[in-house]
Amino acid sequence: MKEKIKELLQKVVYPGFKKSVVDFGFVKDIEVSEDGKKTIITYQIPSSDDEVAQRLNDTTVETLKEAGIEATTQIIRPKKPRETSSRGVNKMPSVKSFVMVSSGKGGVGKTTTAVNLALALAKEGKKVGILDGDIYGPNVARMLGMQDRKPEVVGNKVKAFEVMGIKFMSMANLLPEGKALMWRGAMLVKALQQFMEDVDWGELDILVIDMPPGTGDAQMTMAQQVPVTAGVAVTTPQTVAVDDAKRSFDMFKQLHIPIAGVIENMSGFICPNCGMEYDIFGKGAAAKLAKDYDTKVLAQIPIEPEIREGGDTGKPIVVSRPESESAKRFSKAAKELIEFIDYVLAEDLAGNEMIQPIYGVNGAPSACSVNR
Ligand SMILES: Nc1ncnc2c1ncn2[C@@H]1O[C@H](COP(=O)(O)OP(=O)(O)OP(=O)(O)O)[C@@H](O)[C@H]1O
Repeated sequence: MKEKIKELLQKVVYPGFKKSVVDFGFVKDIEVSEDGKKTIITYQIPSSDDEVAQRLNDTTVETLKEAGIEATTQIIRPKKPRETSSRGVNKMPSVKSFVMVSSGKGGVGKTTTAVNLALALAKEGKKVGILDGDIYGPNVARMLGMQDRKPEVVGNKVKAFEVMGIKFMSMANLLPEGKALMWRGAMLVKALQQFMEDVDWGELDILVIDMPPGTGDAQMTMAQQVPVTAGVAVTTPQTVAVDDAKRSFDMFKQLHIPIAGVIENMSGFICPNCGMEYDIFGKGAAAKLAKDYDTKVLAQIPIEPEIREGGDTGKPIVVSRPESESAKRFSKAAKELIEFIDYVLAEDLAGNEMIQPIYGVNGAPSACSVNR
């Protein structure tokens, strides 16, 4: 059957040339279903042009359709050349990678996830920081048991705190309680810029950024100031929350942030007495969402009373109960996230040159040139 398909592919001329894909040696693999009615053809071509790939796919599908075979193609291509000579702005050059944790709405466990993920990344041997970018509800400090600490100023910089092996800074430590709540637009932008420029974070492998819920000024500002390496959306299994998570993914796309995946929080309940896992809100909606956006579910974190207790008492579960099911799942998510970050950095996929503000970043910019 493979031979027959190869013969048919002799008719598929490589776009813009006169020779067939077979004669060029571009056919790398042919997989055929048992009944011989479906095939997956893998090509490796020397062009990064989307149009060439599209035309090659269309001709292949058409040619095989005439022979009664349903074809899909996988086309391996070289990386696209950079569209500009610069990869944009990085206000934090001592940080190697940035993970933006977002949720479409509040209360889904975004901060809990960001904190435990940061700690799990540190356990993998990475130098990690967590920036509490949730200006309106800065909860990271409380979850790390650091809400009463006053920052130390060294030279003209505020030193990031160190706790449980990670660095961190929060607006909660810089301002009297409730002060930031009225902030909007320009002040919010300024505050986030200061977080980046006036805090001494030292050298970091990964900075986890806990964003305010929703998709607004803060996310935009952040993405314009540093080339975000990975976007992680947090959701709960209910359909409504998943719909909100879609907004996070759409925002990552608009901001040209590579999407690492989704974490489904409050996914099932683990009974503290018997250890059984119960499905309360339903499960699996995040899996569909991940599929739609061609990404993955990094973890399904159950409801565990100890997660809430840990959050309230400043002892996140990854540190307080590393043997718990949730801690193990955070740890697996951290490993996958590290793999994703390595891939994005190796392929040079992170950059914010496409989303720089039109009127410079130091005034009160809200205009943005999102080039698609
Ligand atoms: N898997 C879980 N099991 C039990 N409790 C959880 C879990 N995830 C989060 N919580 C609890 O739910 C509450 C809300 O979590 P968290 O503050 O992380 O949400 P959030 O999405 O960051 O909220 P906001 O957007 O309002 O800041 C907290 O009390 C937290 O301890």
